[in-house]
Amino acid sequence: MAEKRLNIGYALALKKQNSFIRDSLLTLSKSRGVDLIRVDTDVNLSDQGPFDCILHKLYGHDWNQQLHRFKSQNPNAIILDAPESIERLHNRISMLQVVSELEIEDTNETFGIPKQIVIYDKETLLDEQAWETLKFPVIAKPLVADGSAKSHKMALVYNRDAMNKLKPPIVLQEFVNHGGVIFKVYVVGEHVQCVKRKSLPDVSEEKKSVEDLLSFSQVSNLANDEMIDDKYYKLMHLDDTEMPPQSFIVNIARGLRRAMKLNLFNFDVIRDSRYGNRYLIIDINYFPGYAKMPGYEMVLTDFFCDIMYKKQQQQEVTVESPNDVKIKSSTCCSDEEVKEKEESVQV
Ligand SMILES: Nc1ncnc2c1ncn2[C@@H]1O[C@H](COP(=O)(O)OP(=O)(O)OP(=O)(O)O)[C@@H](O)[C@H]1O
Ligand SMILES: O=P(O)(O)O[C@H]1[C@H](OP(=O)(O)O)[C@@H](OP(=O)(O)O)[C@@H](O)[C@@H](O)[C@@H]1OP(=O)(O)O
Ligand SMILES: [Mg+2]
Ligand SMILES: [Mg+2]
Repeated sequence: MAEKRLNIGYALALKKQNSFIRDSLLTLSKSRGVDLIRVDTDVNLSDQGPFDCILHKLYGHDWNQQLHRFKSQNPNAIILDAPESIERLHNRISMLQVVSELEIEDTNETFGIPKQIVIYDKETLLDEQAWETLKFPVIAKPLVADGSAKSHKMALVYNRDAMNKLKPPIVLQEFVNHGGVIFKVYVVGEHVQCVKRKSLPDVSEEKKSVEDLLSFSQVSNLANDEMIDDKYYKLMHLDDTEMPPQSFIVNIARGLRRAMKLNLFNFDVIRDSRYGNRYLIIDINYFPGYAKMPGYEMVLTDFFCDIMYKKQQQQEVTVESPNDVKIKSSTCCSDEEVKEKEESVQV
């Protein structure tokens, strides 16, 4: 009998393709029965393949329609992830709403989001009453997070005098001092991995009265020689910063994953310096830069293998008993392993 393999079609922007599709990933996946095949975005998706699974990060109505057509023609194919689930991450308000809905039991740590409001037009921006409940400094973020360079352009606004320089629609979010280190939590199915990155430095009372506005973009991705305040980062030791408790982070990650119905995302967390055990989620990104996650090839390959397992189970169920949706246990796995595999891909 021919060896069972999994064909994954990937549809990614060139930049993403260059960072994510490395030979090391292709080779490892191939050795475990998974073939990663580029989707030609100039050709209709339905005319390509066959694909068992589509991995994608593209924007727009046309692409979403192609995915829907493909899914209706290939009902057993797995789309990672559904465009309707990704959609909420394209708006910085709906993105964080889901955090407020999470209920996680943890006795020592608490979590939430910074106080924020949305400003749609210049008129409201100039109306002080609209934002009088916010404390300065605030960060002004473009409302839309659509992957464009523009959607990452932010401004740290030290006081009210600089407000008229902003361009709505924006989200105004209170800046919270957090010791200049941000935690990025990468999620790949059930896998959760937290890493430290540099962030904006804390803002002193003095700075609030002297400075006006600081524009920046993707500060956690800056190379070492591009640091905003070199002296600050020399003083700040990333290595000395304590990680948040792993179980706490995993609980949030799993809660978010279920609530959002997404398998592939990361979220940014800061620790509020005023409390020490209070964490704030400030950003959630679909299909982030996984290549920056140590050991990403293994993590992604394991996830692809779980998809393959899930698809094999689907087929066995269909053949043996089309009306019985219960996944039968396999001889190669314990009951616990079966449960883990079932939960690792959410579709
Ligand atoms: N409320 C906040 N308090 C303190 N620092 C913040 C806050 N919001 C954002 N930052 C800082 O600004 C950076 C950029 O903000 P944010 O993560 O929302 O932007 P982004 O462009 O969506 O980032 P990414 O590249 O992760 O998609 C954060 O990494 C962090 O350093
Ligand atoms: O640039 P990288 O590949 O590393 O990934 C970044 C990714 O850019 P890309 O998807 O265009 O590649 C960004 O996506 P968009 O918001 O722009 O859609 C966003 O998710 C960042 O948070 C990622 O960096 P990370 O959070 O992992 O550090
Ligand atoms: Mg971010
Ligand atoms: Mg983001």
